[in-house]
Amino acid sequence: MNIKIVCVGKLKEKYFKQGIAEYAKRLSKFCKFQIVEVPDEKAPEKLSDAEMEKVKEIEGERILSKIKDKEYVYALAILGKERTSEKFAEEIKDLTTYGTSDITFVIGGSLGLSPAVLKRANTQISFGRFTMPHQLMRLVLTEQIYRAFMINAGAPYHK
Ligand SMILES: C[S@@+](CC[C@H](N)C(=O)[O-])C[C@H]1O[C@@H](n2cnc3c(N)ncnc32)[C@H](O)[C@@H]1O
Repeated sequence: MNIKIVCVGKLKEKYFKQGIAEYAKRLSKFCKFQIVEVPDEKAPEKLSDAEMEKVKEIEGERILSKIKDKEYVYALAILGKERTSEKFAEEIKDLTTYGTSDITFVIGGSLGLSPAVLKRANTQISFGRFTMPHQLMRLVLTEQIYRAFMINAGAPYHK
């Protein structure tokens, strides 16, 4: 099973890096886990709507260049579909049972994901209606993927 997170921009803060490294280490016993960063596009404070769409489009093209046809894609989107951890774990189990061995998660940059990326996604997943910084989202997502594997393994982690 290959799990990949494609995200925009470099992870800067040490505390995020440490948290993600810990869950990545734990995940390694369940899957091949990798994080692929694509460069962010400069987005000054004052951009017109059209300029913001352009930034998302360019970042979106970079994201899409990292995704192969066979990959099942979850786009992280505030307005996507919310799940419980148990439901998410069940989805991962079902995907693997029915032959999907490449699951990819996509996290947008500071302006979000382009329409093209949302269109490519097989599903959109929301972690609630709050807007989270993309770096924090990476950490939260990594923990939830680990949680899903632990739930599916029947291990005493999830309460
Ligand atoms: C700072 S947010 C972008 C905010 C932008 N206004 C939007 O609506 O997407 C950066 C990225 O983090 C992810 N994200 C942030 N909060 C989220 C949430 N509550 N649920 C799912 N994804 C979230 C999304 O992939 C988003 O593109």
